[in-house]
Amino acid sequence: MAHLNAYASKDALASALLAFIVERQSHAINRHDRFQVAVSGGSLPSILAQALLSEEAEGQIVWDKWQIFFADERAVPLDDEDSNFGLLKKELLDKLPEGTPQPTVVPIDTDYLDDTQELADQYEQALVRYFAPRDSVLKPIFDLLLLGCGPDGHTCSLFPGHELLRENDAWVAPIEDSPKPPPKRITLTLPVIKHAIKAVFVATGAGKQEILKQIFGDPEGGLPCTLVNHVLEDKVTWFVDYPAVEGVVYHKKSLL
Ligand SMILES: O=C1O[C@H](COP(=O)(O)O)[C@@H](O)[C@H](O)[C@H]1O
Repeated sequence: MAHLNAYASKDALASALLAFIVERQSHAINRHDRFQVAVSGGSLPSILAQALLSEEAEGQIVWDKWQIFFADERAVPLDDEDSNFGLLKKELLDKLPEGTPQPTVVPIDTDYLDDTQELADQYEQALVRYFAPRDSVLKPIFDLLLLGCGPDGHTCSLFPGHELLRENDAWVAPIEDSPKPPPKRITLTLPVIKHAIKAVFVATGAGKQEILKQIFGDPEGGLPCTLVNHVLEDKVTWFVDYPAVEGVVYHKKSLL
């Protein structure tokens, strides 16, 4: 069962998210001397920045041990306003204090923007280089997935009812018909998500309330976020604010 933690303010949420990330960072560095995370776009990078650039975070983040990958990415140039890399750069990476030892960041290879299958394959090859040789058994094991939840219940670029939810081989898959623009993207797949050590969802604002009621009201449902809860069970922690969680009935809900 996923954990659902609700906070009275975004500040309280950011502070709790920071503590969680710092704990996972220590665990990962002890395990393999690096911290391999996958990050979503959308509303996530700004909350992540609020947590990681706060005064409270000073001295706690070992940036040069971080390897940052993208949970999904749009098939656009890295400086396009739709780029998830571009968003993370603007919200977080460009704001790291001068002199900060830099994290490793692994964006898509924009030489392949015209061919989303090749774009996905190239990103999968990048994962192979950082994680493990690809065979039918091994999967990359992310230390932490930092995920968003769309108002329709999508996460990464896995959309409700889409055939990609049935992908069981590729680590990274292309999508050409994303219902949310832009249509062409690549995404981590459920088999990769399933192997992560931990995952976090961040969802804030009343606009997420109805979908959270569905996700937690019907844990056997087929929404992408529900499927992540299902495959990772108690390895998933939701960080939400009160407006997002109002009316959500769930026995593992903590109001903090
Ligand atoms: O298109 C996307 O949307 C989701 C959700 O975004 P949000 O703004 O509702 O938080 C995001 O997690 C994903 O990475 C992004 O490509």
